[in-house]
Amino acid sequence: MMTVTMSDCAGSMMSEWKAKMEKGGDIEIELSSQFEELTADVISHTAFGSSYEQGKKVFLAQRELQFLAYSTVFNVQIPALRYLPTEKNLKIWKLDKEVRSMLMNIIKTRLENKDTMGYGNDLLGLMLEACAPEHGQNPILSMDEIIDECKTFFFAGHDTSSHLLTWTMFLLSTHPEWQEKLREEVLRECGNGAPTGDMLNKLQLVNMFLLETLRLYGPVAVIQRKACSDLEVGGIKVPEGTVLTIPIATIHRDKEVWGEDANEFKPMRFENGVTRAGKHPNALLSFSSGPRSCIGQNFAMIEAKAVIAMILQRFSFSLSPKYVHAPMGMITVRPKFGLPMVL
Ligand code: HEM
Repeated sequence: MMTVTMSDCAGSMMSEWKAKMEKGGDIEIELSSQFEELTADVISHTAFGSSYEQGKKVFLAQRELQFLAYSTVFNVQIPALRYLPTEKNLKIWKLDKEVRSMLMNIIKTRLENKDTMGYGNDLLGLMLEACAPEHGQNPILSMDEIIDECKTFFFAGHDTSSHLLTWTMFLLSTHPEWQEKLREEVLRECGNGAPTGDMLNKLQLVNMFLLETLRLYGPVAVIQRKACSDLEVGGIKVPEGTVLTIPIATIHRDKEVWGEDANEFKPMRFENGVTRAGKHPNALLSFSSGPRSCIGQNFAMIEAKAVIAMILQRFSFSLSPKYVHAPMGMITVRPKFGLPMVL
């Protein structure tokens, strides 16, 4: 069912591209914004059951919050500053309030319609079910927690996935021989119809291509962890409470981990599986590792496979001469000036 939603959303995006092409030959499309809309559409349908239009304001406000939060991340951090009514904080608080009330409205509509439609068989429905009054005085999640979970899913589930699609298309356009190989595999395993979950599982080259994209252009460049006790990492003593930054993007291009060809684009390094591609089984950290690793990683990989397969079925494409290579880290790594592509 999830793949059906994904291919429906991708299908309508591509129908618009086709319609433009029918008006006259090759067209140029800025793909990164297209994918931002698409993944927002997919996450709102699969996780929230609401349409993109309904969630649009939430996405826009969340994105603005993300930019504000990151704008001073490398400045000296003065803890008390977070609580002072500075211009930036006032803006953050206002936006946060807006996001909460918009989500609350989506939730309220769901609760109002529960007798006729049930809570819904999506993520929000599952969460509302968990805190339904029929479960007594101690629901598993409070309303505030549900809103926080919704915010996490909106944020974690759409920006990252859209950047993976963007960088995959960038690499496919700069490696036309791979574009051909992947198209052959897709047409062999999926034909011309909408790909099913079983078909997507057979796309080995597409899978390797995505893993190599995640290695070289992983959407999440750094993560942080706080030491909960004194510990030692690689011979260095780390006192309790220290915040450690894990530079995923740097590790992903480290020759000691990936070999001399670490900076080269070589999907075949994943031929024997993700754990054998580097010198350490957990060398690929795009979805992090361990108990707090990404819970949406299977979702993201299925979505990327479905969308890329559908594009390959329908279009050949090449990078526009207008493209400027400027990966930019703003929590997630995106092309600063977008990805104009000629179809
Ligand atoms: C290519 C796409 C994606 C990438 C690269 C990615 C990457 C990551 C990374 C690196 C983390 C760990 C963050 C940290 O420890 O600080 C994470 C956590 C998380 N991701 Fe993803 N993610 C992707 C897609 C998704 C999707 C589609 C969803 C939801 C449907 C999702 C939901 C989450 C959630 C809820 C967490 C927090 C897990 C926890 O703290 O226990 N992610 N993701």
